Amino acid sequence: MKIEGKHYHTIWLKDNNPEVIEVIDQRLLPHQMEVYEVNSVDEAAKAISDMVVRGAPLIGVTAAYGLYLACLKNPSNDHLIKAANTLKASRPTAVNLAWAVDLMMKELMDFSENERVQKALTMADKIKADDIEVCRNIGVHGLNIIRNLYQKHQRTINILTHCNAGWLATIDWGTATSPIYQAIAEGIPIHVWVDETRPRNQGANLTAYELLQQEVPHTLVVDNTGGHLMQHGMVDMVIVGTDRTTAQGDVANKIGTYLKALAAKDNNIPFYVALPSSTIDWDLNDGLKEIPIEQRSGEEVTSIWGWTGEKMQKVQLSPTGTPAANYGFDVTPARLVTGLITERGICSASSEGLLTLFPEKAPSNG
Ligand SMILES: CSC[C@H]1O[C@H](OP(=O)(O)O)[C@H](O)[C@@H]1O
Repeated sequence: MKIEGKHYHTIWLKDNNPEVIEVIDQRLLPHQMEVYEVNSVDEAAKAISDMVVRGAPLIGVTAAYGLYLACLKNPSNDHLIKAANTLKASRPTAVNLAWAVDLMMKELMDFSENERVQKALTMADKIKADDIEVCRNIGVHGLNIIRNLYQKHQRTINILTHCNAGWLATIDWGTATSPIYQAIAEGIPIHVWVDETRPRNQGANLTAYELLQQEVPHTLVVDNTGGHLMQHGMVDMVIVGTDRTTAQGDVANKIGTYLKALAAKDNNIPFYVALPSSTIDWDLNDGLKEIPIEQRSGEEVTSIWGWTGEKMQKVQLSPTGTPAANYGFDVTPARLVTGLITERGICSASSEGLLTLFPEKAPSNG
């Protein structure tokens, strides 16, 4: 998508130096647009854990290029296994990370060491390119929901979203934002309520920035506003992303998503989750019991980063010594999810729904 009129992806090979990966440093957006260089697999893992890059699909693609950098340094089995483990340990909840690493490792092990660099780069490039097409298709399918709402209401459609499941969380298009961008392109009037999304404020910093750049009408709200908006008929649908969705349709997403789903249910408002199939964990069923929830530093809760007008600065919010808990994600049970919007279409948040779209994932009878 565009930043100041110039088209970007979120990750790319450095010009004239294919041994360096470049990403947008999302910790500085929207106030500074800075390119961050990744020169090794350890730097890729740190960029993920420090949230230089974030968002399940982008985390997966970054890990894929991280494995490519590992091959450049040392393509041996031992080194790649160590590199894979380093990448997978960087953040626990987004399944795209393990999905990308495991996919590549499975193939790389079948190649000789001197073939692995090129094979790894080809695979990373394909995972990146596939993500763009997958997210575009999520938008194509999700657009039908918005069209139907517009035909029903014949007025601006109000959509609430949580955190950033935009193009900055992917390579392009986004997941939750792809239907929005495509509806805007079709001329459907849309307004987006943007949850600020404490404590890292991905909504205030990233989603608001994206929508401003793409000229999508929106209003930033504090996280606890959504229920009020829904009670007063100001939300027509909720659409969010996910970091890991189970084979039964339980959805892990940024902390606070579950509360929005409860409010949507109570107000009979459709609650959709947009996701690429790479975010489905087919090995898990019970999300509440099985999805690992990242716990980050309490300092992200007790302080906040902001722009002084000249530089980013951290400001302390709570008294020194106040303990803080910082759960990064929560799990929305499938029963609260109206539907899953995938690259293959829309289905119910259930194993039946998912297997209708992905029949190849049905357990083998053998
Ligand atoms: C399309 S995945 C976006 C997903 O990732 C975000 O988490 P984080 O910013 O911590 O990586 C959030 O849960 C979004 O919904």
